[in-house]
Amino acid sequence: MANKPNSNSRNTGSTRNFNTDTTQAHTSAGTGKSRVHATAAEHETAVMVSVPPRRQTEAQTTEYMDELAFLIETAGATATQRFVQRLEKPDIRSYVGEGKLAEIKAYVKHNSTSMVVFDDDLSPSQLRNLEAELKVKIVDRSLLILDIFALRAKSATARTQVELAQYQYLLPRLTGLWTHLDKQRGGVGMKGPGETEIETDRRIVRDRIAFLKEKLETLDKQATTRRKDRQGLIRVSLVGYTNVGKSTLMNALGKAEVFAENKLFATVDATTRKVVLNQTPFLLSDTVGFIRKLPTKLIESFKSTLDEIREADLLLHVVDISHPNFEEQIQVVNDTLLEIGAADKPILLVFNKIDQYRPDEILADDFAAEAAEAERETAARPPLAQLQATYMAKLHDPVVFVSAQTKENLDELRQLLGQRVAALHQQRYPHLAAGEYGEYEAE
Ligand SMILES: Nc1nc2c(ncn2[C@@H]2O[C@H](COP(=O)(O)OP(=O)(O)OP(=O)(O)O)[C@@H](O)[C@H]2O)c(=O)[nH]1
Ligand SMILES: [Mg+2]
Repeated sequence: MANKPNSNSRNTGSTRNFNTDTTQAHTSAGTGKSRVHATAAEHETAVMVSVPPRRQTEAQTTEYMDELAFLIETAGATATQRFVQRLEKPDIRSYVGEGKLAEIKAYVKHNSTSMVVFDDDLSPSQLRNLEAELKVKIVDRSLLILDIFALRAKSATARTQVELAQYQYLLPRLTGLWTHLDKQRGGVGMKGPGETEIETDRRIVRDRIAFLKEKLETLDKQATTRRKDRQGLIRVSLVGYTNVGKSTLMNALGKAEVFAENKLFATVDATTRKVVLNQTPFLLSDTVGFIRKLPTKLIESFKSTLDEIREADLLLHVVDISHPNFEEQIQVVNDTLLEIGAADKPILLVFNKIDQYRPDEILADDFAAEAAEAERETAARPPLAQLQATYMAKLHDPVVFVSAQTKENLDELRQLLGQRVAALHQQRYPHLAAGEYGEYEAE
């Protein structure tokens, strides 16, 4: 790939603008534009840095770095190099140790890299130190995810939610950057005005946060009223890790045309459609995907989108079975559901992308049949039938294996979902006969 001439100063400048100059911050956060993307006038390159915890395996580290590279790509840049350092814990000052930092610095300089992306959140002081040392844009995991959300958010609610999260991210980072600039300016005589500026900035950002919270409350009230109008219908929400195929499944099940693509966080806005299965109409909602280390501030500001999940009668937990880390992804989703207060919902587990699943090849001949059987049981990627049996035994519930793309087994899913919905409907609305279902217009 073609590396552009070093534009470090410009990039550093734009980072400072975002973090320190509130006018710029307003336009950057306020318009819901992606910062990585917005500054990517020329194609941007990124190096990735990770300090994995001790218990993390090599394979996991590679997997997480692949995911980070995918996030960077989704934000509009290209990941060119990976730096991994095994430490007891990340360095409090600069996240990585001195030696590694020098290595990164040399690489960034020689390869005209536009930014350094960290697979963790950085403290305001780490951010400041790294920026001073590496002299390129420093992006941490929260900022990267916020950027992607900003690119994707379409509805007024989603845009307001992202903007709120962006300002909440910005607020604690104002001080550090100003202090850093003060030092650069020489300090003497600058301290007073510097501090006043920080205070002014803080006040502007706090005011903006308060305004956005109020705006969200109003939007929230309108959404609650809209949801009340849907009474009389069972509500089903698609949940799952990002990029597992929720939107594709929504399109396949309903008649909806929902934006789906092979990028992370294709969906940031919640969409609801009316679907009829087993002669029972119900509401099916597509929602934002989850990811490991999802920034807490983002979860908080996405309250109204997540209400869709919290208020659902049934969750369709979609899993990408072709992903090497699908089991961990299931865990991340379950943990996130717990965090948002939706862990007690009935769940139907749907394994998607079976067209892409390749079980480990275990050849059995007559003599080794037993050994082959044993090996199959411990295989990382066992045959689908065995996976299904394992999960059904574990959950005491049916699980479905489908391909939303090739439509394989979708009828089985329709049948199972139809039964669950009809049963839930009976339970919730025993007196509501057919024809009396609440009318609901798709949003
Ligand atoms: N091979 C295969 N690809 C699929 C299947 N279902 C979805 N995909 C692809 O997977 C990618 C992600 O699909 P989406 O439907 O956007 O996934 P999502 O879960 O809505 O993703 P986010 O909105 O980003 O959280 C797209 O490129 C789809 O075409 C499937 O059954 N098989
Ligand atoms: Mg989607």
